[in-house]
Amino acid sequence: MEFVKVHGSNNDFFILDEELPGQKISDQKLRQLAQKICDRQTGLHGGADGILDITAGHVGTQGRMRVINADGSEASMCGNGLRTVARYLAQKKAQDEFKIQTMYADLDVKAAGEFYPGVPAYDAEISPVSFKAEDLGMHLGQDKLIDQVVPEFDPELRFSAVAVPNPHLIAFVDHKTVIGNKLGELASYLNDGQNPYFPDGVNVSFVEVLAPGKIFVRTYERGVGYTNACGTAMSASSLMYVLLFGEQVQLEERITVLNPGGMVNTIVHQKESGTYYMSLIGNATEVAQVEVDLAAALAGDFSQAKWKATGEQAQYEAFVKEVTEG
Ligand SMILES: N[C@@H](CCC[C@H](N)C(=O)O)C(=O)O
Repeated sequence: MEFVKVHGSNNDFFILDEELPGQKISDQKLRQLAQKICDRQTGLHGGADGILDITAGHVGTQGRMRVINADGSEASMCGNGLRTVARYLAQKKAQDEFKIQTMYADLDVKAAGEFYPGVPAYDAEISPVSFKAEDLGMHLGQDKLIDQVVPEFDPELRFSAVAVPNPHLIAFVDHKTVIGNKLGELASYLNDGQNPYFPDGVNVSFVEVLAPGKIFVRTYERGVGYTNACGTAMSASSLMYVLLFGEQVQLEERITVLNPGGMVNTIVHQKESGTYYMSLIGNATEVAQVEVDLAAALAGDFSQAKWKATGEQAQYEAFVKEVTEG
């Protein structure tokens, strides 16, 4: 079975293209495979944050992307992953701008040049957006949560919740808090499968405003834990940044979003109908071509796996060095 190891902001995935000969896999085995291949200790080449499964898309799209988290759970969306799938399909179909089918929407993607020599970038649409509790799987006894203290979560932080369409809980915090333990402690609780507030879990992000138009986002992801970055979280955080800090940033303005794995740009848009959507623009790095035996992988045996590095990771690390050190 062939995979491409990819990442967006070092939020890394294995792309599985089921349209290639001999690559069809059952849903149950796909989820079992994710738990094995993504394991950071025993998985393939350091594991990953999930699997991006490609199948044929319906009319008007070049393919369908499913998102399987490292724990085997399925998510409705993956922003960093969508950019890498866009690059994969752009190369496969010789197209630069098209739509990809996702769980709730066909989303626009397009090539966006290079963020740095050898670091190709793609622009991915992030939508649909909803603030409704039912769309978030949120049980707080209210329909929306916008910039509000929730004593059950924390005595002083102010939280917002938005689905893009996967669920995100966001708080704007100071530097000490963004690097502290509070994020992991709260997110572990809200993803324990027992809490009454988010029974299906939620991606939790703390955001630090670095300068007008520049934010840092740290995320603890549902189904994964801490990741280097989360594209939908950075997009959702950008939306809340525009809505809550309108004196610093406006709709249609390009926002710089730093994360532990690198940097992306976002733009928040609003349709005439009033609904929002975001552009998530960032790297789509292909790290290696991979080949494993499925039965061995399902048994957690990667001793015979073939790993052919592309050489792109060195360029991505040079990009991160420039971005973080100037
Ligand atoms: N890291 C992804 C999000 C993957 C799904 C998320 N963990 C969830 O369960 O909603 C991204 O880049 O958006």
